[in-house]
Amino acid sequence: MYVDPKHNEHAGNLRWLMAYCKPDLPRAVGGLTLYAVSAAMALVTPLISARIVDQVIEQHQLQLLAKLCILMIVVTVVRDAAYYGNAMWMERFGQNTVFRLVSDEYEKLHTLDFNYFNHTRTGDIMSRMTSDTDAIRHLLSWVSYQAINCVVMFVGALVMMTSIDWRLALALACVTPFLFVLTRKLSQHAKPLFLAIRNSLASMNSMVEENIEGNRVVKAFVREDYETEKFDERNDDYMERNMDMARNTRRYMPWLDGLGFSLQLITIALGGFLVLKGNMTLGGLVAFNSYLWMIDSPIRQSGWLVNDWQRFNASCVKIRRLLTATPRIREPQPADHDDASVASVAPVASAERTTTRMAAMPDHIDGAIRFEHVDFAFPDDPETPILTDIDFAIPAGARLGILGETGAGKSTLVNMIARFYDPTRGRVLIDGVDARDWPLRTLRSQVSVVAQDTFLFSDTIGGNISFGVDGAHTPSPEYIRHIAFIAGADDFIERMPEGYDTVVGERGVGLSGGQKQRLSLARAIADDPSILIMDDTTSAVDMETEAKIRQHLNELDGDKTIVTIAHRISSIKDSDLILVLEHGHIVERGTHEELVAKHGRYWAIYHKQLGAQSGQAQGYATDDGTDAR
Ligand SMILES: Nc1ncnc2c1ncn2[C@@H]1O[C@H](COP(=O)(O)OP(=O)(O)OP(=O)(O)O)[C@@H](O)[C@H]1O
Repeated sequence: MYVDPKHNEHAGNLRWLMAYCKPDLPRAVGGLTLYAVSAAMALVTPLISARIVDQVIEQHQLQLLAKLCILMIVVTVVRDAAYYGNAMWMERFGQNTVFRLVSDEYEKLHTLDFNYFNHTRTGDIMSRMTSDTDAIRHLLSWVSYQAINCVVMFVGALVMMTSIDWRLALALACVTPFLFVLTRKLSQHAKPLFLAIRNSLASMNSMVEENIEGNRVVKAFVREDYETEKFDERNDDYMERNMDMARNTRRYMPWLDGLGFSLQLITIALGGFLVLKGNMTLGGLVAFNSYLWMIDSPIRQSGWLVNDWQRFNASCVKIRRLLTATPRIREPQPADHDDASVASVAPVASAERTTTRMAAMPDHIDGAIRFEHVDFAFPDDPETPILTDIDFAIPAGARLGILGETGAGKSTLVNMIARFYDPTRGRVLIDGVDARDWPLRTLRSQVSVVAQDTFLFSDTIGGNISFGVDGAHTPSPEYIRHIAFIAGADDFIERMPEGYDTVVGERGVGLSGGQKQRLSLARAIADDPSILIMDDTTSAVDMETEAKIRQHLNELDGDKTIVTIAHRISSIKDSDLILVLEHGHIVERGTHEELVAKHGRYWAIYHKQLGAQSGQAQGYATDDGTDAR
């Protein structure tokens, strides 16, 4: 991270952002210096015009004309050069700052856990990464320049005007209090409106994102019209929020424009009067009029700048919320839990214990798993237990099978092994050590989960398989082929026109469900994990291929612990321990033979499957315990 998210946590948005701007502050100072040059040149120009009118036109000093014109050209060239130099530097300043910010946002996203993603819409996250950061870039690169320009030009022009004629300047200055009142009111009303626009955009983005991802479902159910109608509602809401903003702007902008006009009126009326009375030169009035234009533009712009400022604030709120979100699953922390039960550690202060233990943690996990009276409930619904009193142990290298009805809690249970969730009560021990004490990187690099919903990246098949392999060791094509063979994927990959170099689309578009599952399995075993978790991984694979995969996995070096969740008994019947889950409770446990002999729930499922599939014809295991295929 470029900036610690806790840094300036309670400071205002601008101060918080300064930490991101810091490395480029010299550039910003350079930009401001160039701006000062450009502003000074702009303020000098009307004085030259005044001399041309008074000395060349009024007093007929023609010899001065060429000199004054050359001076005017030089001043204009310097002003423009400084202006564009400033614009480039400020743009670079804004871009670099936003680069650091987006980079931190992205890094932060990777530290957030399942819980965060369960509750945050993708469109919302996308808005934070794109339009919100752009609002910040816009403020740094453009609004900051314009705001400074407005203030400098306003004050500078007033000072110059005072030096030309203080009475006329005083008359104009009387208008400024109204200006402050108006911009303040505009700002107050704009703030909530920008937040509403921001939320509406996020909601619309989420809907688009969902529809792109779920376009097959929409088409399959012929719900295009319904979805379009739903989208139109959100689009309408977005339009309305923007119209609210426009209405707010419209309420104040005419007044701000009117103020600008009143300045012109005062200048022409009072200035003309002073010239006629001989209290002011005509050149003075011309210069005064030029300064008036300098004042007019900041007044009219102030309303838009206030809008940009509030848009910036709304975006900062969202980005800061993301950057300070606290994941529940964190690296081992001293105060996270009571770890008195880790017997091997001397009874020293908790923080020291954790540090000592982390340093002493081995890099390798053997794969022994123990659940000690584990309960689990999702944080958003703590009253509904998902798992209750889960208690079992398997040694490293063993095979664990989990069977149970839909929604029984099987996926939740295995998600605790890789610490995607932590138990609400009890402990999950890996090699005898609480999973919360393992460094997350060590744990997750050696526990591979093949999740139920397969996700493949837009990459080649080879690239997808080697995704999880430690970056330092690029796997050889032979290794990737071998892994694909174990996962039963080699034959269909070889048949593809470009084999392992075939690019698969987002989410593996272009592959069948079973093919995607096999690629996900290959990706999981390519990293040679100590614990392999297969969550219904072969549900879409035909039984013959599934049997081959099981045989290949059994032939792997025997020290891998394999956890298999399945609905088919044939997928888990060779396990050393089978757990039958019902409503979050283990209701039966044992080997296939023990469970069949029990004549309980497992036996009932087994017989139902045998009956439904007519035994051998469909490849289910037979009563003698052998696979029918
Ligand atoms: N993010 C979540 N928030 C709240 N409840 C959840 C969440 N995810 C799952 N659940 C609930 O937890 C229970 C267990 O879900 P889980 O996915 O572990 O079941 P499962 O046994 O793996 O089911 P299946 O065989 O259908 O995959 C279900 O009742 C489900 O509704």
